[in-house]
Amino acid sequence: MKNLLEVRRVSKYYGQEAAALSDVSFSVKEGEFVSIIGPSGAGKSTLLRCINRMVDASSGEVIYNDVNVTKINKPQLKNVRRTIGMIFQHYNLVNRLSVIENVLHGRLGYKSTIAGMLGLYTEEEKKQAVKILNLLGLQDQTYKRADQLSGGQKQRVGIARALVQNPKMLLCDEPIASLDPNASKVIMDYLKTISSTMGITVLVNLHQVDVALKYSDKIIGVNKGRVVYDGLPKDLSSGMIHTIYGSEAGELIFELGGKNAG
Ligand SMILES: Nc1ncnc2c1ncn2[C@@H]1O[C@H](COP(=O)(O)OP(=O)(O)OP(=O)(O)O)[C@@H](O)[C@H]1O
Repeated sequence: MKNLLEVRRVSKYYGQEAAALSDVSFSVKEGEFVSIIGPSGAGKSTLLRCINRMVDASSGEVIYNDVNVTKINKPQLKNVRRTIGMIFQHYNLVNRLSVIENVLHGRLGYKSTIAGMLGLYTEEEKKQAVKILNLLGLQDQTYKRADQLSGGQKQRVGIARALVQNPKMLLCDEPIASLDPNASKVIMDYLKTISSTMGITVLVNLHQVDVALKYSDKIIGVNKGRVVYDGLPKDLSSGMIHTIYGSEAGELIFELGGKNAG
């Protein structure tokens, strides 16, 4: 499988602060499920945001689908972003709008500003939105206001909004950090199915090492803005978990038990 994404020596400085990212390099293959793990403040969000240029890297390059994202102009960036869905910890839904209207917002990257503002969607787009809502088990929620849903349902709407874009890749920034264990499992199972059955590449920031171990084809461990691990879940030793998480590691390994604990 070819690489869909290559991050090459990316660094990011916010003002005079220490680097949020230092010389970060890794690659992701088409259809791969990759988790980025690390403690709070390690730079995981910054890293995801540098990929679609919600944040501009200070140096280095991001090659996505054979395009050098760091070098392109605004219209070209709009084209690239159409094929990259983004999923957020706090869902980023418009609460006063219905579920289906929120999902259709995923089509805005394909429209002129005016058509988008007027909420002009084609029948085809509406059918596609309904189909995706059904796939995610949200058929009974379609016309409810977004603020009437549970957290887990809201995150499924977030996933549906990303899927109507027809993405090649999903960037998921702590998608389960606000959810209970049951809802978290539902969301991770959907993300896994999306990667394995639709061939969509999934890149997910996670705080929880146990979840990353269970779902990922590959894990990238980040500490203080540097990649300290890039490999298979099965090769992630407890020593490496210490390196990635520092003082938080003891607690995580205690929770893990099992094969990676030794
Ligand atoms: N907009 C910003 N302006 C200034 N500093 C920032 C900004 N965003 C992030 N940082 C800093 O960059 C570093 C990395 O933050 P980032 O949010 O990327 O980490 P993270 O691993 O995603 O953490 P968390 O899990 O807490 O979100 C932190 O020191 C943070 O304070």
